[in-house]
Amino acid sequence: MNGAWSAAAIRRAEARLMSLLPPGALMQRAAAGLAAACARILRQQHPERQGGVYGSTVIVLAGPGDNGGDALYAAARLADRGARVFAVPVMGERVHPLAAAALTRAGGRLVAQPPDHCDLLLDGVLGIGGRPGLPGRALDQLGRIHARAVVAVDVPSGVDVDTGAVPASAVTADVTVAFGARKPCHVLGRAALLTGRLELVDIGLAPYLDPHPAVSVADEADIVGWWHRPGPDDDKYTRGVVGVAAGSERYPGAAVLATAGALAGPAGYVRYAGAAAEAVRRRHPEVVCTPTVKEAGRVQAWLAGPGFGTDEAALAELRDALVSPAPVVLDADALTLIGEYPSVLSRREAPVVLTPHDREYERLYGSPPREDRGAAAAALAKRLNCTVLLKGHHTVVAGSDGAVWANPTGRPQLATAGSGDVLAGFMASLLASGMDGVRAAVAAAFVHGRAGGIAAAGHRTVTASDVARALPGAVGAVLSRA
Ligand SMILES: NC(=O)C1=CN([C@@H]2O[C@H](COP(=O)(O)OP(=O)(O)OC[C@H]3O[C@@H](n4cnc5c(N)ncnc54)[C@H](OP(=O)(O)O)[C@@H]3O)[C@@H](O)[C@H]2O)[C@@H](O)CC1
Ligand SMILES: [K+]
Repeated sequence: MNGAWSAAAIRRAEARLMSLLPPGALMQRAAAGLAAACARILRQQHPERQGGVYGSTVIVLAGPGDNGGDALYAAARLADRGARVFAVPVMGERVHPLAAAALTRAGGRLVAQPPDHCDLLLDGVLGIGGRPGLPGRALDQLGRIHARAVVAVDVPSGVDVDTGAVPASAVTADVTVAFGARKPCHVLGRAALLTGRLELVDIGLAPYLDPHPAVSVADEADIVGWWHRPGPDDDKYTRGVVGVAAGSERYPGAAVLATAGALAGPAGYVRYAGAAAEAVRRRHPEVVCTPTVKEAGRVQAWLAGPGFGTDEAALAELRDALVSPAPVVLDADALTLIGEYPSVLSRREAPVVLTPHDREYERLYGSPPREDRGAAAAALAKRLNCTVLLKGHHTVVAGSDGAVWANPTGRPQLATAGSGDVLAGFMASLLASGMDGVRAAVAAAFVHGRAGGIAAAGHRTVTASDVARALPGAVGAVLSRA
């Protein structure tokens, strides 16, 4: 399913579905999917052996609720296939009684102190009924067990399921096997990092979910649907003209990278306005350069800000870009200027997209983003009546109407100098082609993330120039996927 649903929405869907099924059927679907995922992971650990489940050591941390139940039933299936299973109740003696009995019947053992090494640790401590933080006994076991792989059941225990905040102790998973649908913690904030690789198990919940998720997540088909493909009657002007006001004599690199981003997008024509024209022309002869925004002529979208400074001249350029009736992406130095002179945005009616990282967010909002990053982005978007792309290892986009999107393609390698310039230029090109602010931000983050993945193939160190070079390939890959 595209999107992530809150715990309450999952429970509503579960109640509708459960009323149609025999008791326990849903938990068996979940356990079967979980056991199959665990078997795959164990097999990957021993590609030389046939199987991988037989003879492996599995430890279950079992909490008091149905999440523990899923873990114990799945572990029983692994025990049936010859795994040595040890289950540790982490909340006194409270464990799912039927699931614990099934495990014992299959030869698994309930113990207080399991071995200190295992092939697979199953985190069945807390699921969507959990409050943030781990019970002490779970924390102690996590501190002493060396596991070759940690698999979280439904969610990494300890996280705030609905916001992705991690205010206290939580599990760090290699893989999270989630049931029915994503939850916000899988895609937002620090919890998304603790999720590791996400595997979704279909338990038949989708038809019963509310049509609107709490957090939307784009996929290739969305991007393809939003993308303006040139038709036979299009020319370079109808495809959109994008203006880039970036860079300076001191920082020509920002101009080169931002124009590279703009050239990779769907717009037909890129104009550059600023003091780094020589460097831009040398790298991108197809870009038409002028010294100032005023002299650039008409564009369908502007990018203003990367590397253009925060002095009087930069402020004047920013004002000129904002006078234009075209949509505008404001990045980097433009965000600092907006923080200092918020009034320059006040009479603005055409769409504006802001692309802050955390420090820039603080300059704009007055306090750093809350750990609930979806809500943080939405609050700034509402206050400034803009679209906000809040950068992070999991980038979030919020519209001024409160809609929140999480980007599924991010990666830590993209946190490299200049990578944001490429992203901002690409986004401006999407806006110039006619995409609305939220879609342009969502699509830009998605494709930029893919470009980062291509550039980082083989665990290479990635520079912003690598990302820019990979961008056209990432566009092609995304557009040909759906
Ligand atoms: N929905 C679906 O479609 C399906 C759901 N399924 C599964 O059910 C899971 C949800 O199960 P659940 O409702 O029993 O909640 P779960 O999280 O296991 O435990 C809650 C218990 O923990 C306790 N507790 C809470 N926080 C705590 C803390 N910080 N520290 C210590 N204790 C804490 C709390 O006790 P309390 O303190 O409130 O008395 C309560 O007893 C779901 O994630 C999925 O795995 C599948 O089987 C089938 C399809
Ligand atoms: K869990």
